[in-house]
Amino acid sequence: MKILTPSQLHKADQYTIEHQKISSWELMERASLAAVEKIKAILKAPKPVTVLAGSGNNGGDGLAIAFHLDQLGYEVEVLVLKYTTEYSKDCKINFDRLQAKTEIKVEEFTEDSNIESLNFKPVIIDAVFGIGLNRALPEFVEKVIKKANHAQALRIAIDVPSGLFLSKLTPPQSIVFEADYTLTFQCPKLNFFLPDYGNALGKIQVIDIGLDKSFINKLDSDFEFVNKKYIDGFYKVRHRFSHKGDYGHLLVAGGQYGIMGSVSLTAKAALKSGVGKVTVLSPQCGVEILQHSVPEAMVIPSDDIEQVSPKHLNFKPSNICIGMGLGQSKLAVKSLTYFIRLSKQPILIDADGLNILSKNKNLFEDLPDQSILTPHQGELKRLIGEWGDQYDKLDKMKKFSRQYNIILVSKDAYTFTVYDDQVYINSTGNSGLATAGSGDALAGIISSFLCQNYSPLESSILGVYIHGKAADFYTTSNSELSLTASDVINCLGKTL
Ligand SMILES: NC(=O)C1=CN([C@@H]2O[C@H](COP(=O)(O)OP(=O)(O)OC[C@H]3O[C@@H](n4cnc5c(N)ncnc54)[C@H](OP(=O)(O)O)[C@@H]3O)[C@@H](O)[C@H]2O)[C@@H](O)CC1
Ligand SMILES: Nc1ncnc2c1ncn2[C@@H]1O[C@H](COP(=O)(O)OP(=O)(O)O)[C@@H](O)[C@H]1O
Ligand SMILES: [K+]
Repeated sequence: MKILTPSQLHKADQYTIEHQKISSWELMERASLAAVEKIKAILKAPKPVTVLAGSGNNGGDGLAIAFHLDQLGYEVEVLVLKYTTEYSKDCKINFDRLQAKTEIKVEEFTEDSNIESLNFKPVIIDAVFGIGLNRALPEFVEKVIKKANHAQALRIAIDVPSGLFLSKLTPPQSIVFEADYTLTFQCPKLNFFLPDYGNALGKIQVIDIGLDKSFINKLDSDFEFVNKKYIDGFYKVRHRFSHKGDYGHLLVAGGQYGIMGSVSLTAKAALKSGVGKVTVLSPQCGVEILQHSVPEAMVIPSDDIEQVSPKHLNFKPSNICIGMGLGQSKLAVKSLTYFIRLSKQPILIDADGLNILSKNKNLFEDLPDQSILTPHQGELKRLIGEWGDQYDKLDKMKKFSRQYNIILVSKDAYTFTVYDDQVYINSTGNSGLATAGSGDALAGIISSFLCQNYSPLESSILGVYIHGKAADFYTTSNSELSLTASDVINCLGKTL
């Protein structure tokens, strides 16, 4: 799903209104009715609701939602934060309808109103600002939102949590409505996925309001939100008459004394995602551990007891996955250099492999095109250097990917896969993944797809999606707190 900017969304609104021959009010009504359906599903039964509405079109949505909830028997009160002297045209229509056709108590607030005694119902719907916010919130709006954030209530934002900027970064220390749910129209917005205010969004639900698809398809966007539909576009099924040789042979190189769990997780995750064969190049001390923990994998001992060392292979791996538990000793540098030079196919480098790369930029010259690097945010910083703000980081990642022709999988709460100026934002996963070893599992999953003839970009996008989805699968019946990397691996079967 393409991620569009506010100005593209405004254009898509206009185009849709003209070509579907509907009024802007009818489009607003369509959006609001769809939002009401989501609210009903979230609340399960009618509960008292406070609607905070602005005086623009986001406010218009809020007033329409208030109207329809009232018709459904919800107890509704409306607070209009009138930050402009006039209502927008459609907002005014909905304001008048509310006055004419319902008993709802509507209070108007302006700069001069006393908001100290404000109280909220157990559900607060925020429709103060949407994609139109372009400067700091008026002071009285800030105060109301701050109060709403402190209220004992379930908070639902319509389109965008008020206070969150979209055309630029939200200034630090801004007040933003802290939503439990954000019901956003047509597509998610880029700033939802940046860490600065990411916690303010709660669960994001995208509402298709039927904006013209052909128009949207023609719009340029550097950002894709990777959902199931996107994955279905390239996911492969296995043929009945196939054998393990058709699904590749992965070499995993890594681990050292005391850190053998890393490669063990990588190898297991690769096998559970369908790779034909896995061989692990291990320090001698890890051979028995691996043979016990992953009996399906073959193991080759290094010449060194405690670390991986360069080794002549008597087979040709389809792809190599290297770096987890590798360490950064002289021998580790030698091993990474050896395997990068040996590899003619894209290689996946993770963890210590990335730290070695950061300090030995000459190694990039030998990296096969479209190799995959999977840094977490600390490793990313070492690779691309410190960034200013999040937009600067995006620019730096794109530049880095272009400079070395590599795929950068920037791991975070929302993982961004960057290649060729395009950014693929993953939609799956949860905070349970913030646990040791989950990155090792991810490296195995991506490498496995690479061996199964997905392109390096597809392997990265698919691997990240499946890894997150497996974690989501686990947390449908377990707490995020108890998720381990092994749980992710155990859930791969059902997820796939
Ligand atoms: N047909 C459609 O288009 C549909 C639209 N839909 C809904 O409309 C929402 C977008 O509506 P919107 O464009 O009116 O923007 P909104 O966020 O309500 O702001 C209103 C105005 O406030 C102003 N302003 C900005 N910052 C300010 C500030 N700090 N302090 C004071 N004023 C400030 C700024 O105007 P300006 O002053 O810059 O001229 C801005 O235009 C969208 O999110 C969705 O909910 C859906 O119903 C689907 C159909
Ligand atoms: N809060 C979070 N929400 C979703 N995914 C997360 C979160 N925190 C971490 N992750 C994911 O967990 C993985 C952690 O990787 P990494 O830090 O390399 O772990 P390790 O080195 O312990 O294996 C990444 O895929 C990252 O995107
Ligand atoms: K809003």
